Amino acid sequence: MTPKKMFKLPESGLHGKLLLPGDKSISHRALLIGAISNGKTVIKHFLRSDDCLNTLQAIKNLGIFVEQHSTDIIIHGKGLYGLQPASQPLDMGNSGTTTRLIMGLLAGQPFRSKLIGDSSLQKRPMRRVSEPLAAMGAKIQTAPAGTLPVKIDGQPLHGTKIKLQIASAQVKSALILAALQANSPSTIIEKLPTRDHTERMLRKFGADVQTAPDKLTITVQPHPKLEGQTVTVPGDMSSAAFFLVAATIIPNSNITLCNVNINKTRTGILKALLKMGANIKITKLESQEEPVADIQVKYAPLTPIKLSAKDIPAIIDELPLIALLAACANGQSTITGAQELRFKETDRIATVAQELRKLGVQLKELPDGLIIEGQSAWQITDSTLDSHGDHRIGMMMTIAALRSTDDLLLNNPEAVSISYPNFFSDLSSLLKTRTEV
Ligand SMILES: O=C(O)C1=C[C@@H](OP(=O)(O)O)[C@@H](O)[C@H](O)C1
Ligand SMILES: C=C(OP(=O)(O)O)C(=O)O
Repeated sequence: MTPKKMFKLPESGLHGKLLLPGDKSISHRALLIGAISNGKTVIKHFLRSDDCLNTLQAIKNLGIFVEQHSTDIIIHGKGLYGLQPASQPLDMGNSGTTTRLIMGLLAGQPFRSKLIGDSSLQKRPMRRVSEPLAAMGAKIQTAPAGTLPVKIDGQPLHGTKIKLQIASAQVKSALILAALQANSPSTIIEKLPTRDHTERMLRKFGADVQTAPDKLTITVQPHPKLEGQTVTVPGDMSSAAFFLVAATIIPNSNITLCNVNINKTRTGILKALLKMGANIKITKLESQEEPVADIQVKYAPLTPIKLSAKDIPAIIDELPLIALLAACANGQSTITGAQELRFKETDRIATVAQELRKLGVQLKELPDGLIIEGQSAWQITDSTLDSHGDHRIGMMMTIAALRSTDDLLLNNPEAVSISYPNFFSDLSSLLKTRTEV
């Protein structure tokens, strides 16, 4: 695709209301859990992004009948043991979540599966899932580097008590999905609390999954009778974050983001923005399986921030945006304990540093984070920006470019469709709606 011309500094800011697309993590889980439940699951406000469509195709290839009606999906689930072997390798595309959750799900199924993925996914570590699953009796073979392709030889699994070595919702979820198929209860102890959408959704579908008051210890009873449900997917905080940041750093802005998931395991970005002095008003709407709210945000000057390991899981996908916010603040910010960023679609510590430097931002790479110098104005050194095929880098740089009056280009803009196919048109709508406010 040809490079995309970036929007320039909007003199009158961003204005208007936006209904965010469905949450990516929750859309994946609704598909997978629907597939192993009995009967019909209706998924409303499903996120039709490339990553979620990979999960959708995977469950179809595993023998599940799926109906698609615009943003709603209907899954005809076949129960915990109703999946059938796929006739070809399952293509995970670019999606780490699909891969790792499916590894847990297929580890206990009585057939063989092979998982493949694109060039970015092929570099991402999979032993973090295959090794703890092996402790439950799983037989999973990765490539020698611990990556895709992955071969799963489904086995009867046994319950486990396991302490996770990294804070990862994907690893935790893979173990929970495997634990449903084990011969005895399992206990999974997290390093730090991570997003808990799998636990919440499984409870809704009828599983006995308990989270202890320490928020770290999860017990899973095997062989639940899962019943199909209607799931309304809330707006994605990780997508809302681009506009929260845009309105905060562009003078005169005043926008409202509607129906956003404010699950505490995902709101690190709101916490960080508030700490930095952002002008944010949250109107809580409802709290069912997942809490949702409308969020109003206006421009505000920013102070620097320090984030360390304990802060990271609730803000993991928004850290590129934190680097951008920090670059607009009045002093030095630091992010540490974020080495996991090096294992995402790109090495996000390296790509954030490389791309923000093109805009004149001064920052230093650490093995596990970044030190960022805030400046009131930047001196552009390279007008051709690049997503590196990483959706979150492409979107973050599009927001960063709004601070500039120069002609800037973005290479590989199509990467945004991995999580947010309508990103550019949604942003454009907030740049046009001055008179509607
Ligand atoms: O479970 C999930 O849906 C996700 C968990 C996180 O990954 P890790 O579990 O690798 O931290 C996050 O970065 C990813 O975008 C989605
Ligand atoms: C890391 C991400 O997703 P995944 O791990 O599913 O590829 C992301 O969406 O930023």
